[in-house]
Amino acid sequence: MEHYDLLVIGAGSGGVRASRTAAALGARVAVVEERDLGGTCVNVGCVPKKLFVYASQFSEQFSRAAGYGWSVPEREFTWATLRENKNREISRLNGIYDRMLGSAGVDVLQGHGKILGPNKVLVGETEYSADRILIAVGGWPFVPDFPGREHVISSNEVFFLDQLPDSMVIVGGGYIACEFASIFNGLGVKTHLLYRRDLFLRGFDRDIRELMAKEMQAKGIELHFNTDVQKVERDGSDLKVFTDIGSTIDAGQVMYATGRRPLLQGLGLENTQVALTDKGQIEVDELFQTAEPSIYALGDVVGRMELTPVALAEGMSLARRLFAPLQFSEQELKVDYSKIPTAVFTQPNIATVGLSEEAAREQGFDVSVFKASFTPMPLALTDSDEKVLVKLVVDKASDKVLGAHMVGQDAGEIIQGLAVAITAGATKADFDRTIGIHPTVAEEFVTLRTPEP
Ligand SMILES: Cc1cc2nc3c(=O)[nH]c(=O)nc-3n(C[C@H](O)[C@H](O)[C@H](O)COP(=O)(O)OP(=O)(O)OC[C@H]3O[C@@H](n4cnc5c(N)ncnc54)[C@H](O)[C@@H]3O)c2cc1C
Ligand SMILES: NC(=O)c1ccc[n+]([C@@H]2O[C@H](COP(=O)([O-])OP(=O)(O)OC[C@H]3O[C@@H](n4cnc5c(N)ncnc54)[C@H](O)[C@@H]3O)[C@@H](O)[C@H]2O)c1
Repeated sequence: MEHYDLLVIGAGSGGVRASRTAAALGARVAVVEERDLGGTCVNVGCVPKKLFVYASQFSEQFSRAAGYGWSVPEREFTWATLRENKNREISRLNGIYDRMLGSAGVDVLQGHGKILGPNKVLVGETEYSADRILIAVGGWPFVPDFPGREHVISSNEVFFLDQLPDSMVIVGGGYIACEFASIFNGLGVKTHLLYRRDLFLRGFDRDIRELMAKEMQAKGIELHFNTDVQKVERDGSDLKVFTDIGSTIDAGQVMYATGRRPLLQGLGLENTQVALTDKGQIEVDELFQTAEPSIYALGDVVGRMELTPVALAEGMSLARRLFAPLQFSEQELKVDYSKIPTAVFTQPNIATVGLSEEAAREQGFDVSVFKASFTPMPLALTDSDEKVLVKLVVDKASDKVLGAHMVGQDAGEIIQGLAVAITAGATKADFDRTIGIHPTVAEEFVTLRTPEP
């Protein structure tokens, strides 16, 4: 029987990073994958999503170009071209992952991994043994039960639609719902977003959520808050969505984006001591060890923050800890979850790092809030009145910047830089003594002088 130092189940963001890092540190490693290398992010997540985001931005750019003197001829969008070009790019990335793992010396075992015991995994018909097993199996879209559930799609299918629908209903109020509402609206689809509570993007700063709702509506997205689906019925080639407030919406497709759940079916956890949390995620300690000492888990399946850079950081941390703990400082070995920057690739983008104003106050900070909302310069010669929002939340006692928030084009690109400063403990005085780059939108972050009354 083939034996490994580390056998990883799942070649997604976390599994690939853990495998490559462990192999580079001298371990004998195999990674098991039943679908495509790169996992959710590469195949049905971040990467194809961002390509769709780029595609969807052109419609606004075409109409804004007129104010700058360009006349743009009649525009036509062909979904099949986007879909096929995206598929080609993803296949190229799958190939890169394959070669990268091969050159790192990691064995790729294609097939479903089932754990048979604390040190044994079955892949297809073959058993493997390992000193340690890492579960990095990620998650799967969760769609609640309701009459007509069989008619709706999730983020798994949305990337491969045969045809672009004329109209779309998207259910949910998180990252995926908001991003795909912007994507489809930008591609010319009549888009409705249904969210069961009063305002979407829970957990983000309230100012961001409110501005985003306004901007989405201004772009023509129909927002239905405090609304849930009662049933969905097929009506010829269309679908009819019946809501709990008595309205009916016709749509070519209905997409659910109501969260994701760990992908644990057929994994063989019953053959181990591995325990689950009350949310159904794998329970791990600070070092990603499960209740079965030889088995570790990380990434979406433990659900600390379902983001690719978090899975990458966890994978690297675990491999270093297991195979070369003495080569790294404690800071290099530990994942710091306190200031994780994140972006929502809506139109305009949202990006944020650190605490929202509400979270800072809830945690007992006495805060000063600095913010500005304005029409950015690129829109000066257009008829758009889209607004940018920049906001800093500052601890009055220490002057430390607790959170930076933005709505606006390329917000993710801008906040990534600020995240370095905030991680390093920058104060408002540090922001104030930083010279701006003019004329940019980003310079507003260093010219905010007057706190909110
Ligand atoms: C639509 C969408 C958009 C997203 N956009 C972003 C974004 O812009 N930025 C961001 O940071 N994050 C984004 N995410 C989240 C990001 O994709 C995940 O956080 C990340 O992929 C988690 O990595 P992981 O390694 O935990 O799991 P995954 O990437 O899901 O990898 C798990 C792998 O394990 C395999 N597997 C599962 N069970 C078995 C088994 N028993 N045997 C063999 N193989 C198995 C799966 O096939 C999969 O390849 C997005 C997610 C979605 C769905
Ligand atoms: N840009 C990014 O970084 C990015 C993009 C996409 C996804 N992601 C990651 O993937 C994860 C999954 O995305 P998501 O948007 O599916 O999840 P989410 O947790 O962000 O949002 C789920 C939404 O569905 C709603 N919901 C849950 N159950 C429901 C029900 N039964 N009926 C109606 N509504 C319900 C919730 O209230 C919430 O608004 C995200 O949490 C995020 O971590 C990140």
